Amino acid sequence: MFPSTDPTTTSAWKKLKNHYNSIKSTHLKELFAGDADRFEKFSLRFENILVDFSKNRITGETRDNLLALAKETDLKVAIDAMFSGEPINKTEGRAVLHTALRNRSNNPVKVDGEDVMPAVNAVLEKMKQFSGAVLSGEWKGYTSKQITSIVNIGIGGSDLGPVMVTEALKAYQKPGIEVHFVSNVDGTHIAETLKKVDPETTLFMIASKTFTTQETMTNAHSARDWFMEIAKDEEHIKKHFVAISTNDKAVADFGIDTQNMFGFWDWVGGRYSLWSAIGLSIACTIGYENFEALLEGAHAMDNHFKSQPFEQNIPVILALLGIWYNNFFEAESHALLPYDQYMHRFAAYFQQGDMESNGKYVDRNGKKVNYQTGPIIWGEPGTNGQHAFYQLIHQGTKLIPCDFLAPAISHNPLGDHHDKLMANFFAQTEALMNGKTEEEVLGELKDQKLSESEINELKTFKVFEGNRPTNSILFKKLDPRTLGSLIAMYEHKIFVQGVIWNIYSFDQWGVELGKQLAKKILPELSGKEAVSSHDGSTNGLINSYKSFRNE
Ligand SMILES: O=P(O)(O)OC[C@H]1O[C@](O)(CO)[C@@H](O)[C@@H]1O
Repeated sequence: MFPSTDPTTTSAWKKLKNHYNSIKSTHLKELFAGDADRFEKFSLRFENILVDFSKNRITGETRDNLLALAKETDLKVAIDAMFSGEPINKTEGRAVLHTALRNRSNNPVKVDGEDVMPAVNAVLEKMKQFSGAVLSGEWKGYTSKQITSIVNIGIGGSDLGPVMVTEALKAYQKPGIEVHFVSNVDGTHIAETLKKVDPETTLFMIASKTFTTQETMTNAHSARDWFMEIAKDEEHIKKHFVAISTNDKAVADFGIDTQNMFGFWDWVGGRYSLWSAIGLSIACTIGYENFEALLEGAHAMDNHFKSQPFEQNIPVILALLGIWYNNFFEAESHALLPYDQYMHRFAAYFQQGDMESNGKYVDRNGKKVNYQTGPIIWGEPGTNGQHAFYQLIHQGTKLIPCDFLAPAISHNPLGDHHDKLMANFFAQTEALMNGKTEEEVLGELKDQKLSESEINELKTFKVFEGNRPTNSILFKKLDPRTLGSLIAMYEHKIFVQGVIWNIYSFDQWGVELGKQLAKKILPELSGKEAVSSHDGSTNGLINSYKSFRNE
């Protein structure tokens, strides 16, 4: 286990505090004006990915202090502990080895003295065979028809990863197959999905690490009832239902043949599980070879993260920049802004990845922290976001560091769409940095035949301070390998931040209370009698719900 250090007690933290005071009023424009090589100094390349972090409110001194913080908080020890299978998820007593799932070099990775790679490879082989059979038509439904629809039923990590990746890699989708995702316990989600599919040609994937999650089990039972109403014979279930889980017993109890179960392990966190059998819907949609390329891209990023010195290490640098804004500039959120429509679920995916990991106020010593931890993650694809919330990023009172992500080559090179999209990307990051000065505003207003008083009235509203920090992450093309690398890059960024904030990033106790209470409330919703076991508001709401429903 790696040491536990309160980051605020390090000498780097103290230096950063002083340094912040000396730099907080410096404008990014000045930093660029003072250094012709700033772009070269503050950008990194990894394969076909360029990470330009020069539009951040940093100097060489900032970087040095942040790197010192990483050293003082024993980041290297923590990285080695994770990759080597130490039980770093202490509150659940588990190792954290999503990196083993994509360990394409196949070096042994041991958990409790046992190499996990043979089991990982066996599941991958099973996924390869199965996805091949589904896509070739060899796997047939109960009326001997080929599978044309996949319905993945899962939630959180058993949904968001496959949704995000199948959307991001839609350009690689195989012909003749479509994929649907059902996550919400709201009956509308499954009902609307079932309207689109045919029981004879649909394969349900019940994806749940625990196989006990209320939403998933409820949807799975509804799907099975719907299927049985038409198929009649329970024997047919095995051709239309597969399970992805760590819980064989619950899978068998549900009625799924454990031959049709794809396993994974407790050392795979839900929000880090798309690389495991949870990715079966991905493999069955874009083909196993593309799923493997996704794993390879992630593995390449793992190697980069493990081996590069911190000053050249992309996840480390991104994490340190996040800490700089979160803990010194008091930024509360971080926006992920992909300029690629295929990546429209990217921010949603990392809302779970980041916020479920680092949304913790208790440190690794069990003490309440006296500094900020995980930021609020949000975002929408460009250019839609520009016409919705960028106003606040440009001229609001909050500092919102943003990551802009975009491919240089579009999968849909239609006319000049992509250049227009990218012109907006470059324009936004430039505008956020430079803003617009009063002189520039006056220059514009001068041509508009306005009186002097009108000009004076308008000008202040039109000035943009700028000095808004951005990272630009430009890559050649959104292919499976690149996407794998980008996801792993953010996963490791989250890990680094968790280590420095001295919190446990791999548990999620905060989501349990709501689940427990919902279980307690559920039986109270049946019957007509008034409920009085809660606080006044909750009683009032439950009783109003019951009377609306029973009117
Ligand atoms: O895969 P399961 O066990 O159904 O869990 C689904 C999700 O529920 C959570 O435990 C809590 O939201 C997530 O961490 C997880 O991804």
